[in-house]
Amino acid sequence: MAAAVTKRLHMRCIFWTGQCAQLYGIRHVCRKSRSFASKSGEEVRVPKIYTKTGDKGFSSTFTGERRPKEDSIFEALGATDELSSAIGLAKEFCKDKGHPFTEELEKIQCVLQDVGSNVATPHSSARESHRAKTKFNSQPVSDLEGWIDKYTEELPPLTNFILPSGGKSSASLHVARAVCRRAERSVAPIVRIGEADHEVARFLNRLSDYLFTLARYAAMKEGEAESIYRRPERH
Ligand SMILES: Nc1ncnc2c1ncn2[C@@H]1O[C@H](COP(=O)(O)OP(=O)(O)OP(=O)(O)O)[C@@H](O)[C@H]1O
Repeated sequence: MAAAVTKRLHMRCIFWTGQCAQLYGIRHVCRKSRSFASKSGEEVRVPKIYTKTGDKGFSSTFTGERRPKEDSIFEALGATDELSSAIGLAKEFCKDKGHPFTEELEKIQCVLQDVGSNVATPHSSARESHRAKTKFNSQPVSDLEGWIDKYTEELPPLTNFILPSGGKSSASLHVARAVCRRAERSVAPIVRIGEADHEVARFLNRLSDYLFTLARYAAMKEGEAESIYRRPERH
């Protein structure tokens, strides 16, 4: 019984602390645990969210390297985390309108956890077992392409530059799209030097196209007008 409670708490803690990848969350959980006696007198380990090991401005990769917090890996992990958060907010607006594609957004958030795991595992210090656990395959890219094609078929062709607009669902999907492009910029140099899988870069590149298409689709479904670019008048 105690073991089951402990495990459940640990699993929860993986979500609390594993901002970038559940995989290395597990290690943190172990370091962050403390014990107390339950009503029945059994020892229960309660995980803490903080280890204080990051206080000096360094943190760990999944391969166990200690690197400064401004390292390109943590920049990319942070940008990926921001992206998932932006998608999460957009998903809530879309849910309010009853859009069925919120399931796709949730799947994408799960894939972004895998993006984080891959980025947090620099190939230069990864063992074969690390690489096997965090390999990023091409299926998520194919899924995005299928979804983009499906929505594009229903949308009127683009004849103007559009501005982020078209109601709250659409505008928040545009915010997510812009954050996605930042995540792509931060991951690109890591992939270029061979420290993360190429498929991760392809995924982020396709994801911004998906979010753009979905923003337009959401506006269309909600009957919201998209603002178009008009050249400001010169005086
Ligand atoms: N500021 C950050 N931005 C992006 N990723 C981070 C940042 N800080 C840590 N990480 C990554 O996220 C993982 C979990 O973050 P966590 O906050 O537990 O790390 P920490 O700051 O090293 O530890 P602690 O918060 O316990 O002092 C780390 O192992 C590291 O890979």
